[in-house]
Amino acid sequence: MSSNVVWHKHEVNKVTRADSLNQQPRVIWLTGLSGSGKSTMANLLEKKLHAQGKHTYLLDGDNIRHGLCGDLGFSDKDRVENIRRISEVAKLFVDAGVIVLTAFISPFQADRTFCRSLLSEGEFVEVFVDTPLEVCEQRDPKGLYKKARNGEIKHFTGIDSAYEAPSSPEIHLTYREEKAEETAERLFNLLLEKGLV
Ligand SMILES: Nc1ncnc2c1ncn2[C@@H]1O[C@H](COP(=O)(O)OS(=O)(=O)O)[C@@H](OP(=O)(O)O)[C@H]1O
Ligand SMILES: Nc1ncnc2c1ncn2[C@@H]1O[C@H](COP(=O)(O)OP(=O)(O)O)[C@@H](O)[C@H]1O
Repeated sequence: MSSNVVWHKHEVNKVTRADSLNQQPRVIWLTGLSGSGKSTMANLLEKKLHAQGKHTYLLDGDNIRHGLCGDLGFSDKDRVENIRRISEVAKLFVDAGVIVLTAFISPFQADRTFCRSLLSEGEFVEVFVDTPLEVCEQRDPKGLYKKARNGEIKHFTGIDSAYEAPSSPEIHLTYREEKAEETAERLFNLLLEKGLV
């Protein structure tokens, strides 16, 4: 569609912006079922990074679907488009030097790989929030699983819509029965061990 459009190279660029913010920009991409804890983890992680003086931005599924992706539903096609747009936005934030946290179900491996492909080596950090469906359904923070089981919501992830678990995420956050703050601490330490925060 975008023919006859030429890319402009600017002198103030990703490297200079990251240098002036004194940080390594990245995308910390949380993926998992609804209710797995993506938003809770992203929020607590952002607080920790913010407290360290890092420049961050959190892109969250529910919020983005009110604006940028407000025209999209939950068919496979719309989910692909949702993640494509988010990926492009995340790339712009990385270009601005920011550490981006994302909290989307992002059920398809190909779409997560697409986001990875937009970024440089090491800039895409896939975090699998691996909370079992039974736990997510028991938590049911928004009452959506109940509605999905009653047939009030169609194409609900994990019920009648697919979720492709990451095969080799940078971080595999396994489930433990513990407080959210403890899980966030575990996540932070895993990122720290790998030099990703
Ligand atoms: N059918 C269906 N399936 C899954 N989720 C649904 C659905 N309908 C509404 N919701 C609510 O939308 C949130 C998921 O949006 P995402 O943008 O993360 O989804 S996706 O990545 O495009 O699959 C999801 O938020 P989280 O619970 O935070 O994951 C739900 O609150
Ligand atoms: N260890 C934990 N980690 C994350 N969330 C937890 C944990 N224990 C309980 N919860 C609760 O589970 C729910 C997870 O919901 P949310 O973060 O919105 O998930 P998602 O964004 O993946 O849909 C929240 O109500 C949160 O308080």
